[in-house]
Amino acid sequence: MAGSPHNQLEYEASDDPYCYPGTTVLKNVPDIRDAAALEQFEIALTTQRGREPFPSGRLSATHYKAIHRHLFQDVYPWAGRFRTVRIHKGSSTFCYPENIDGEMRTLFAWLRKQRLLQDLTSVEFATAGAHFLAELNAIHPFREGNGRTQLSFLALLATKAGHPLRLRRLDPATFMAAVIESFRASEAALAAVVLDLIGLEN
Ligand SMILES: Nc1ncnc2c1ncn2[C@@H]1O[C@H](COP(=O)(O)OP(=O)(O)OP(=O)(O)O)[C@@H](O)[C@H]1O
Repeated sequence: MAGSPHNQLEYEASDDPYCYPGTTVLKNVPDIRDAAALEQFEIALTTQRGREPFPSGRLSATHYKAIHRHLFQDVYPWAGRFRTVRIHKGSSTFCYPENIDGEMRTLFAWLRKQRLLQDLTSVEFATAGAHFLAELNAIHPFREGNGRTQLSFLALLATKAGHPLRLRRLDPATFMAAVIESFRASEAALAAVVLDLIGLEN
C-alpha cells in the first residue's frame, strides 16, 4: 500500500509510453522527473484525496474508475482510465489491456448478481470480498494505483454491506502477501485478512 517498499515490486516495462523516455518514472501532472520525489508527491496527494468524500456511484465498474480518478487526479493525466500496456509484477502477469474492459464487465456483473455482497455473515462477506479483490487484482486495470483503489472500493462495498472495514488494523505486508497468494494459489489467506478487518461481530 502507500509507502510500501517498491524495490522488487516495481513494474517492469520496456519502452513504456507511460514513462519519461529512458526512465521508469511515470509521466505525471506536476512533471516531476525524480522517482523518489514523485512517490512522495503521490503519497501526499492521494492521502489527501482519500480523506475527502469519494464520488458517489452504484459500485459499478464506472464507479471504480471514478474512485481511481478521484484519488489520482492530481498525479496522473490518465487517472480513471484503464491502461493500454501489458504489465507484470514479480512472476504475476496481469490481464492484457485488450481484455480489461470485458473482464471488468464480467467481474462487476458477478458483483451485481451477488447483490453487492449484502445480507451475508461476516465470514461469507470475507470469502466473497476476497474473491472480488483477487479478481480485481488479477485484472489490475490501471497502470498504477490499483492497490489503493482496490482497498478504497472494498471499504465502500463493506460499509454498504453492513461490515465496515477497520482499515487501521491493516498490516500492508500481510495484505500484500495474501493478495499475491490469491494470484498464485488460494484466496484463503486474503479472506482471513478481510475477516480480520471487519471483525466477527455479525
Ligand atoms: N507479485 C504480485 N502479484 C500479484 N499482485 C501483486 C504482486 N505484488 C503486488 N501485488 C498487488 O498489487 C497491488 C498494488 O498495485 P499498484 O502498485 O498498481 O497499486 P498502488 O496503489 O500504486 O500500490 P500500493 O498498493 O503498493 O500502494 C496490491 O494489491 C498488491 O498486493
